[in-house]
Amino acid sequence: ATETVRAGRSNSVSSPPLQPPEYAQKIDVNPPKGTRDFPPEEMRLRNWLFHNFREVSELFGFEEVDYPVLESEALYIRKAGEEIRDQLYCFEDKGNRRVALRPELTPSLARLVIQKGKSVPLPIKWFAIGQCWRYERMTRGRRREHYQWNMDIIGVPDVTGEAELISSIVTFFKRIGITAKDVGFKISSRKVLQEVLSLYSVPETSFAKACIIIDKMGKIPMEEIKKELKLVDLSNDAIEDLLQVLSMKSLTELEEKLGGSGEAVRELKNLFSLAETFGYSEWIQFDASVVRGLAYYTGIVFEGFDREGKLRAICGGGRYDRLLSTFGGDDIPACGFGFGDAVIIELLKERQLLPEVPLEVENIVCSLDPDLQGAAATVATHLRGKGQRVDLVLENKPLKWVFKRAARINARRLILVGRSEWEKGMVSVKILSTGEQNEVNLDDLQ
Ligand SMILES: Nc1ccc(Br)nc1
Repeated sequence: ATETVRAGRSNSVSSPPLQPPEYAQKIDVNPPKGTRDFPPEEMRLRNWLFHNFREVSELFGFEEVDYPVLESEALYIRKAGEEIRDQLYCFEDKGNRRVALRPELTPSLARLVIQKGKSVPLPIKWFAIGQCWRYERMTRGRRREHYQWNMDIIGVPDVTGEAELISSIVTFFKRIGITAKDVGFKISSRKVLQEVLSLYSVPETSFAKACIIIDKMGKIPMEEIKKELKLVDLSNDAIEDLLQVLSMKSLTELEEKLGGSGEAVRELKNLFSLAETFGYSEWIQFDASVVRGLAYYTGIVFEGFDREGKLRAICGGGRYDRLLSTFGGDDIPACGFGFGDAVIIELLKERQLLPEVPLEVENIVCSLDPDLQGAAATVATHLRGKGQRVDLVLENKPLKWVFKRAARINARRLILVGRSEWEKGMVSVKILSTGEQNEVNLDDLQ
């Protein structure tokens, strides 16, 4: 690079830093326990992930919505023993209202759908990407916030809804390089449990609780599972029968047990044949042990899992036909899923599929003379007006500094504003990859 001496340019040595006032309180510069900052590099990766969430949602004709991160605690007061309830990040606000940081997005969606009532024609197809919270004793050192992508279909009673949702997640996985060899979907239905328990006249109130207990299978000892099921009034016979059904991995086996006329088998067979028509059969399998840990699911449930078995569930969802009516709304069928922003990144790391998302600012503009700072601003504005990204050097810096910054921002072009050129309405354009340098009329600068 031609190292021209720049008029009046010096790396001015600033005065010694001011001492902080005695009252300054050194703050902890880390974010609160369990929460994350997103400095630029992490934010670019997050934006890449969310961009793919949005692209797929829009590909499927879904509309984006959002809700307050703070909701009435009442949205989440369910009595089925869910972990999400135990870890509710709730408090009383200054107006003595019981409020909570949302632990999930579905109750907010239900609230908004009811609020909108008949003004929003069915079917509703909405998606959201929102930060969700839990307050967990830091003993387990787990995160207290994550971002969840949700897609929901309201007003479609058939499993075509669930088939569409699973298709959208498969589409997302394919976009980011994940294949059916990397992940799969375990699919079942809560109607399987319902039909087994109906053989034992188990009270309706025990159903949701039993689902939450069963969801802990594999996480707590089987003896504990059985003990908790007894506590919600399941007989030993019911428990033995239930556990035997839950171990089933084939629809044929399930049909032998429940018969082919019940809703559970019929819906699952319909879903698997729809999967064929969508072209994602290789991604899915029946697995009766899938119940998911949310009390409001009433039918099909599914979860995305990594086939190496190293990671927690990647995403999960299902049908929740009663949620709106439990909030005082009409009896409207619904299904949806949640997809967190953490496990998928762990999976991409595992598979060496993390994308390079570099900072790219094509142009860096700098004046060669302190009196030409205004001219440099004019050049920057000209280029920005043409949609060009510009990093404008805002201080009197030596060229060595400018080249170093140009490399850091992956600039393609260095635009130098020098006195003699500027007097002719010209600037000097240097292509940084080749070193090629030309004088260009500002009006011709693209
Ligand atoms: N529900 C929930 C919220 C926040 C995190 Br981190 N995980 C689960």
